[in-house]
Amino acid sequence: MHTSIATVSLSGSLTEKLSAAARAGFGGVEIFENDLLACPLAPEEIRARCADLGLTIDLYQPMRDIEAVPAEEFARNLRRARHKFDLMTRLGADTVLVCSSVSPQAVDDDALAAEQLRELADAAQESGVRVAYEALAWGRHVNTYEHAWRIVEDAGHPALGTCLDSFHILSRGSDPKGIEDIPGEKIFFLQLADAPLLAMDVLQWSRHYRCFPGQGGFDLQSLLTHVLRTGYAGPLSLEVFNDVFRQAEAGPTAVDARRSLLLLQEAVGATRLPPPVVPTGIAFAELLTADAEPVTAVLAALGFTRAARHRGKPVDLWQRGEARILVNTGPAARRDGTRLAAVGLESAAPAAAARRAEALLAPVLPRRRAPGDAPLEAVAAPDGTELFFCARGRPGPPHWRADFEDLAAAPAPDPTRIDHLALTQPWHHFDEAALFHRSVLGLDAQDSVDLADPYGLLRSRAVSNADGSVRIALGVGAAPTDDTAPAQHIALATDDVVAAARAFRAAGGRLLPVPANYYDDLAARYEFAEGELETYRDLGILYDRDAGGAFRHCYTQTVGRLFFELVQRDPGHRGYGAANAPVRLAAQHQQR
Ligand SMILES: O=C(O)c1ccc(O)c(O)c1
Ligand SMILES: [Mg+2]
Repeated sequence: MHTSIATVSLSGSLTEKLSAAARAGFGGVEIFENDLLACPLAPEEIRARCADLGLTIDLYQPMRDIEAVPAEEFARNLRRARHKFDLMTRLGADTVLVCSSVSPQAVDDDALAAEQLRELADAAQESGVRVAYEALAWGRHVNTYEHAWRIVEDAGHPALGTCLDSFHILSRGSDPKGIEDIPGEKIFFLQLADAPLLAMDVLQWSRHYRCFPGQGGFDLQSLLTHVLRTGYAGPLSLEVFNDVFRQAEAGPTAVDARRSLLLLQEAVGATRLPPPVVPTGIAFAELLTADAEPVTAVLAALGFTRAARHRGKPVDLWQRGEARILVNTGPAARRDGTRLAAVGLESAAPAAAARRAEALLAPVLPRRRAPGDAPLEAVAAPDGTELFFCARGRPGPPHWRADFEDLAAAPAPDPTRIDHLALTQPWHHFDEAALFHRSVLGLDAQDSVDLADPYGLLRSRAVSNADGSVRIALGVGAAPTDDTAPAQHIALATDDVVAAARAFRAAGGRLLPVPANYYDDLAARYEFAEGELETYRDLGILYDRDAGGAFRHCYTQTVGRLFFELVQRDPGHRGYGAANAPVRLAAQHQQR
């Protein structure tokens, strides 16, 4: 299926947009007039550039306020249009988009609209181009796809068809089933965009908040299914007006865009991808640090022991129970402070997991392994975190463990394991990260939550597998700055957070202190056993509860960009302590 993207969806100059679209694997583009006007290249040169990049120009857009206007106004519009048809001939673009009029001059007269569009189509046909008429959701008289189609049908001109845009259809709550009443060959173009479900003016919503399919709340799968049932065989094109994408780098945005389209194609059965292999556990978390001492001191206080050392690399395995943390002081560590750089995901079929990731455009990483090392399939997540797919090692140790030489006797049985990892996303890749983890890894995403930070707002969205053995909290500062960006953390699950916190403190660890006001509020909200709250207050343990039970948690000091959390989760609890996050974030700011 031919896929396309509107240049308005990407940042940069026209040539940068074209390169990004081609590199991401799109077959064509919709050229936005403003991008062309600002481009130093002649239309013939743009055409040649597209041809070199393997891109077709599938649409030129938009023409506005053409139809249902007084005769002398229409004569001027037609003159303007003929200019554009000539331009399109030079560009090699054969379809032009005409938006339904928003002009105060436009009259509510379908017969006039049809007649003038017919005349426009005549002129287009003379230049060898066709006209696709699109209902804007805020069009003055024509603002539904059914209405635009009625006018096109009445006009009855072979060079006039309709353009369907999922945003305009779904934002107004129109039923997309009626699309099946339109003959496929009269749908000249299909634009796809998702959007978060917001209660706001539809024009502002459209111009600022559109997003790629799968990243919002619209049912694009059903809409596309209706469109394909008509026999539509034209491009699937993304037209996404979005304030974040306007600022983000075009290359990654184009990849995100194409991944979303591949997933939509998969969902409607238009393409087959290797199926997801849902990870069954966290094999390890890997820290990169130039100076291991501060972080290993915290690990030691948390009861981890240095259990093994990699045979060929400066990587130590620290372990407690089923929680395994690799501390890597290799050359890659020099650039930043201590950070969580890689995650080992236990997989029933590592090669198949990597094949799906690759099919969904995740960069496949070189294995960086010495001869004899266990093969590890690895890909990069959008935030650069390396994801290793590790064969399950039950019974017996996991395969990757064979690359490590034991330094200590096997650790004593202990219920400690990794409850969740919290990864910081670059501010402009948050929606991409959620879609990536859902689609590439087959994890389920919870709703995103906004958390108040004293100096900003933090957005967080958790993804997890069905039994909760893999949980990742994706977080981002809402503003394009690093100042309020959350640090990363590793949350360790324990049976008894009070005992774990006490042991940590007795071993010299520092816990994050929590204000007394928080505990006064807790006392008002919940009933506790005698002395329980005092214990929590003493240790800085936070408390939350949902229908599935309680969640008790506390935090260590921060090392570099990293801190640890101790978590006691009742089996049915699905949360991550979101209600406590503002208090925790404020306390962390206080500590700095
Ligand atoms: O917001 C607009 O003006 C606009 C322009 C062209 C489109 O295809 C569209 O969906 C919206
Ligand atoms: Mg559109």
